[in-house]
Amino acid sequence: MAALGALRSCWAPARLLTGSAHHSNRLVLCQQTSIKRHFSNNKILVELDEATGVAVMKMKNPPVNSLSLDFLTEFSITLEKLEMDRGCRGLILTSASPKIFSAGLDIMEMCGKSAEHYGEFWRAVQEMWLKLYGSNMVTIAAINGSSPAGGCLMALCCDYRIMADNPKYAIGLNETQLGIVAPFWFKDTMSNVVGNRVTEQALQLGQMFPAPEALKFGLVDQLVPEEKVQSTAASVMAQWLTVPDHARQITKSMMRKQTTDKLVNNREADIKNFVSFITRDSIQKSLQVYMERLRQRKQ
Ligand SMILES: CCCCCC/C=C\CC(=O)SCCNC(=O)CCNC(=O)[C@H](O)C(C)(C)COP(=O)(O)OP(=O)(O)OC[C@H]1O[C@@H](n2cnc3c(N)ncnc32)[C@H](O)[C@@H]1OP(=O)(O)O
Repeated sequence: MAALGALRSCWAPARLLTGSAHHSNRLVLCQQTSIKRHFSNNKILVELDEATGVAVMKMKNPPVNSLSLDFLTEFSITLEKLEMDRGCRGLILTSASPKIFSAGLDIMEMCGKSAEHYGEFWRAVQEMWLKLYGSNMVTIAAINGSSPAGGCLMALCCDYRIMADNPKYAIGLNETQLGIVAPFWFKDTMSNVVGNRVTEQALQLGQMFPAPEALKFGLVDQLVPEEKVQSTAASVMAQWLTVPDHARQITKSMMRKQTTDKLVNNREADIKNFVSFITRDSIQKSLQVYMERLRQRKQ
């Protein structure tokens, strides 16, 4: 994969906390050190707190955190790194820039490109999903902005979702609004969270749920004021991490394996299906019209 070569990541350990304490007539200096490892690349900022075993992963792909091929590649590599790190037990996924969690798949990656490119792009989307949905870590989405389509999928892959309590922010699988169809594994991921009936209706309508509605339908687990999203994620994480890892991980795998196996056993067919769908003239036209509408709305 050419995009793999483009990855620039670095490890930079840093001591962040130092404190001192006074005890009666003598001064006791106690160095309360908490090591935070930062490993960031172009598009993803990660801070791993070695004391808690929690990594905060901030998506940073301006202007709207769209999931381009480069972004997806960097995302999967970063996730793999954290997964293999024995010191990392939990992951909080959020956006570096509030207002938009992620705008979903980068529409430009699906317009006017070669069949080979579409195949490579779709494999990267699959890889992101397999890694995040199949993660052994506790995963919490701290949704600090809107999250359509692929952005919603990412949040749905997590074990728990906390969203900023702002009705201007919306989340949902809106694919039909673009004239495209969410594949079976998007559908299954949503259905596993909110059930078949809600998924059936929401997917057909391409519904985007404002935050209060998202809570009502169980698409997110909790709404909190915008400035509390990160701290709430940290305290929910601390609760989840009180459960022994092996028991929680086996349970998670038991709940999700059937869903992930369906894609693992059909990856090539799913790519073929995507390529033949996205290369249709009518679908290309729909995507162009949608992008045009986005631009006009802006004006
Ligand atoms: C058989 C299989 C079929 C395929 C299945 C495909 C599955 C998943 C599909 C997806 O994930 S498709 C993506 C769906 N995403 C959307 O519909 C989101 C569209 N964007 C918005 O609603 C808004 O942009 C926003 C995210 C709410 C942000 O609004 P805001 O007003 O803050 O910013 P804008 O001015 O609208 O946008 C800024 C800039 O970004 C461009 N842009 C927005 N979204 C995307 C995107 N998903 N991909 C690429 N580019 C995007 C937008 O056009 C603007 O560009 P410029 O005009 O500044 O050049």
